[in-house]
Amino acid sequence: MRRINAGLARPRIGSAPTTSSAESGILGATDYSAPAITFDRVNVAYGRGKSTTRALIDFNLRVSPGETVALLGPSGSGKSTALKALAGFTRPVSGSVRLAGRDITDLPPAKRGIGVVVQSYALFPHMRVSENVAFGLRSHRVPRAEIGTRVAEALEMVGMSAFGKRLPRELSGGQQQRVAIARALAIRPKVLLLDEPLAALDAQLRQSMLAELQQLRAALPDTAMLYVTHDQSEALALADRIAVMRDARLVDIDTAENLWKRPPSSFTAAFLGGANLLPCTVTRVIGTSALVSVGGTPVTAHAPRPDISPTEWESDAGALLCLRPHAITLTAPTERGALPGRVTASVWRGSTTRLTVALAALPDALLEVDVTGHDERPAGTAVGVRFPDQGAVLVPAPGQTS
Ligand SMILES: Nc1ncnc2c1ncn2[C@@H]1O[C@H](COP(=O)(O)OP(=O)(O)OP(=O)(O)O)[C@@H](O)[C@H]1O
Repeated sequence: MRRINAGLARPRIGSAPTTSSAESGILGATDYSAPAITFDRVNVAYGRGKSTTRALIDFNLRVSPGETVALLGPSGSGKSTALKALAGFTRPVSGSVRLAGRDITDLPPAKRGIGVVVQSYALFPHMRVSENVAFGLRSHRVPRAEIGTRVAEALEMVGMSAFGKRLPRELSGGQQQRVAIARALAIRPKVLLLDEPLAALDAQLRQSMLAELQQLRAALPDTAMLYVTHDQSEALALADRIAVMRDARLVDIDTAENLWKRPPSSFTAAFLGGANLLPCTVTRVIGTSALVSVGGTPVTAHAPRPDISPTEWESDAGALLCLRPHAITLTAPTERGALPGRVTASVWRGSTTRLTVALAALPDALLEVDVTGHDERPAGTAVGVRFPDQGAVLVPAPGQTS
């Protein structure tokens, strides 16, 4: 997708309404003031009777035009099911899905005008690259005369113009995924769904494709994207907002920055960035400022915004303190105000060393601490632990009433 930044007459894929006959039906009832995507109390179940799996429970989500929302969650949490419900590959038991205000719950997939990219590329092996890209256009009944231009535009968007005559087996994994993206973009979708598009690629290629997806996003300022991943770094890199899913439900949704800095739940804190969750006792919470006690030592912390996590923080109640491994500092064990502890393990990771520290006051709670460089403190070394002034965040313990 290098060509995107070339600055030459960039195809305005997914931008203003076009006049193609295929799209006029879709755009006919479009309300441009409405969210690009709406899930309204969507429930999806697979199977029947005792073997029913509820894959989506009362799922609500709104995505604005031009916005990218990542659906993030562990395997089986319902992320792909949400995409399938929107794309029309699975029918909700109840609730509705809308595109730009129009209810599409009963519309066949091909009539929804949604671009879909999946992990496995799903290219037709016997068709050349340009035929693969043209396929969706034919099924959308785009006039023949327009197909060549659209295919060229889409391949240009993903930097694959020179590969139109190749067969999929003559391409690398990354190139195949670019073609799959071109095929999705060729129909000029207002909504693009990406289901783990980088999961089949090796780590290095994933990094470069991630940067290319960021460029693609910038080149499609009006296209709403729903991006399914279980990789938090992809979600942080690409999403305007992250919707965290667990057990078929949406548990938290906010900007990537807010969820990272002030996770409203222990699940999101742990899933997004592997935070330490240290048991603490609430002393008092006023607005977004908290004073807590960790093993008898007072610690100041942020509390989540009350509108996002309306938890009742009662004095002396047990809660959790969310601490990112890189934000904790180790000091001399005797330093004033520091919690005494001992290193129990140490793993050098190149630019940082991950130390595991047991606090004297809470020996069961092991803290992961990242220090810069190659730290050679052996297991058993006595240390002091300091929490950052602004970086500790109070989160409700699982089951804590909210
Ligand atoms: N076709 C199906 N028939 C029966 N159960 C299904 C089907 N598809 C998904 N499920 C079940 O629905 C639940 C949600 O699955 P889904 O694929 O949406 O999860 P996911 O979050 O996308 O997981 P992953 O990250 O592993 O792809 C899981 O329990 C899964 O086993």
